Amino acid sequence: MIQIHNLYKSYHHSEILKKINLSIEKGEIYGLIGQSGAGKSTLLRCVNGLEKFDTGDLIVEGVNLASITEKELRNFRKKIGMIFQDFALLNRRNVIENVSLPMECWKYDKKEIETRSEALLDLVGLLNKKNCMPSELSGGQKQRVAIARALSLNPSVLLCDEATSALDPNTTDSILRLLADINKELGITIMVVTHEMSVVKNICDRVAIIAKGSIVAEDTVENIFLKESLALQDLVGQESISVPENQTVIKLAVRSCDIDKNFLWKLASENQVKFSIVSANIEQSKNNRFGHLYISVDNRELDIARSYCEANEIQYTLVHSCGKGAEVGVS
Ligand SMILES: Nc1ncnc2c1ncn2[C@@H]1O[C@H](COP(=O)(O)OP(=O)(O)OP(=O)(O)O)[C@@H](O)[C@H]1O
Repeated sequence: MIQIHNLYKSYHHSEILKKINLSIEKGEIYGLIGQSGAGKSTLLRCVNGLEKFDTGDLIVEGVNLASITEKELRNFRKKIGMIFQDFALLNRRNVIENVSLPMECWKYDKKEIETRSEALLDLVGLLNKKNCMPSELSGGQKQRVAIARALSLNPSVLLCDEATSALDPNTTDSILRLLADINKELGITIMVVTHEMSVVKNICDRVAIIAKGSIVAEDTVENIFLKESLALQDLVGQESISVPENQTVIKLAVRSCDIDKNFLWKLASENQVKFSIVSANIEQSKNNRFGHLYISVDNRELDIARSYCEANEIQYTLVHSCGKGAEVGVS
């Protein structure tokens, strides 16, 4: 559905995107994360045809943007909706007029514009605000209007550029639920650029990390956060854990299947390993529960605990104590 092969893009002889290769399935919600300036927005703008690129292929719904005429590009852009952090509503137009705007530009029939705008406002839960001005809306409501407008031309792809970054956590959740519903009900492919890891965990199926214009990691959400590649560590940093004296903390990467298998209970009951839970961080992603569990074990029982993890294919890392109590770092 979106296929990118060896895409390069530069501004003023400075390479911004380097050898980008990505393949996004139809109906997928795909996250793109990376540090500020990594090239996320530039890549998104290439996907919707707003930016030209130097070399490579970018194929969206069978259309290769590398070899498209201006007229074809205009038609192509009907297939792509886009929402932004600052909502980009026209302040002099009321809510329904904002939603209608793309259809007016494409000279839709007046009655159809009205019916469709109302249906879209109903979809985003704002039909009762159709005559309000943007200044009378909250941030979350403005983003809902922007989403309705982005859907007005019936796109197959919705691009979200930091769409929830200006919103509080509860409003963010409600917008993410709306995007997930739209994805499910309308089958629209969604590409999400964000710096919020919670957004990725909440709605994405897969995610890519971009650093200095290159894709440095790509996987399912669960694998990206459990495998903790260097690329992810560069982005989110490393946590610090204090280790009790004569103990080792084992950091366990747990997936739904492990949680369901009562693996901790078996560690204690079948292997007689005594442990304390130091910290736990289990999250509900779009498709699964996963996270990290830190347990501390006596150094004398460490080998048994390790063998148990290896026999059960539970991924782990060790945090060693270097003497008296507190210590940091994961090996
Ligand atoms: N129109 C432009 N002309 C020249 N350089 C640009 C232009 N647009 C972006 N850049 C540069 O391209 C690089 C990538 O910018 P981009 O906005 O894609 O990054 P980003 O990952 O989206 O960052 P952020 O998270 O801060 O929005 C930056 O170094 C930026 O300065």
